[in-house]
Amino acid sequence: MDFIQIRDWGIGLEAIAEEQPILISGPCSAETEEQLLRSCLELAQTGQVHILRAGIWKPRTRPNSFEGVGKEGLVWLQKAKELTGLPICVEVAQPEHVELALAAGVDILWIGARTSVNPFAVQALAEALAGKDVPVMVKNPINPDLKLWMGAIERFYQQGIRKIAAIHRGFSVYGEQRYRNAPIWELPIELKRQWPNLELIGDPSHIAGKRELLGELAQQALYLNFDGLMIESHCQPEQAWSDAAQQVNAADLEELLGNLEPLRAASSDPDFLCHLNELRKEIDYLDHQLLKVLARRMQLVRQIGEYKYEKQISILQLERWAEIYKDRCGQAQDLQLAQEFISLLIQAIHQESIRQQEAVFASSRILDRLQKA
Ligand SMILES: O=C(O)C(=O)C[C@]1(C(=O)O)C=C[C@@H](O)C=C1
Repeated sequence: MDFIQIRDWGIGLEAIAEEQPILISGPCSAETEEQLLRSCLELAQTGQVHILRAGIWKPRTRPNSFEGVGKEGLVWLQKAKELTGLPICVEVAQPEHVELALAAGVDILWIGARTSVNPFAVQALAEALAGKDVPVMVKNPINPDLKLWMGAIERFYQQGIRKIAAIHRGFSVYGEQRYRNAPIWELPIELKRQWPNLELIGDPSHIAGKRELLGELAQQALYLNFDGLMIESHCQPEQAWSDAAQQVNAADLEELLGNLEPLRAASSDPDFLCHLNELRKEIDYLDHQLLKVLARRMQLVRQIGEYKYEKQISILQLERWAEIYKDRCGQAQDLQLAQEFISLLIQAIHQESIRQQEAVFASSRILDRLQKA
């Protein structure tokens, strides 16, 4: 996939330094002209915001909540763009929104999580954008389905759009948890593995749900080499008409940004590279050992499987499994390995052992039948 990078979108972002994360900020919702302009001007004054955002059409969980001011807000956003000189972006959920936003000079459109979850809705939006040179940012769908996220991006790509970025806003959870949406970082990491030149924006506001947690999530996104951040901000966050708990004012945003360690993706320092290389060689060696040990373990598991089949003994041996689990978790503690990690690892190994023995049972059964026939 041949995505065009954000700095090359032709909207005045080319001068942003390579190592600097692209910062998108603005209120969750445009509420009034005064609120929007004040919020945007305060953000522009920080000199750190590259793109302004505001929700105009808000998909809300339940009816009778504030669902956005609609197209009237586009006029206010246009004013914010004129006054600050910054590009503007809005969420679109229907082809009609696309038409109105483009007519109002919106620079970037984003597709929300409740839209990217629905292939029909995404297809309709992609078709509305066919042949248009408009940048699109696609948020992950609300459920942790990487293929669905990639599918949404592909629908725009297939209509000829190349100025695409992905936004990671986390995934819905059931019940009260630390974060409003679970980050499940392995999904954006896997997205980058598959499409390395797709730029990724972190949305700590929607993951956190509370402003106190924004800093740690923004930092984590930078540790994972995200290309930018989208952070909701409001001139008076406590009085926001939507998502009041997760918005910050411009001064808090500046403080938050000041505490972040922006990191480079790589270094060309020969000493660093040489030392890193030595350590990586040792890791390669150990990983290969690890796989050889696992392969040998599975051989033994299959042998036990044959023996169990012969004696018609069940595959799952609960007592033995409980003993293994306890022993390995205890050893992990002695070795100062994280409990949670070893618990998951040993469960994955045991699950694979069961699958291997099921395969042994299935093939042994076929052999038996053939011999009897
Ligand atoms: O000990 C056995 O009976 C095995 O088949 C091996 C093994 C394992 O993976 O260690 C696999 C399945 C059983 O539930 C218990 C243990």
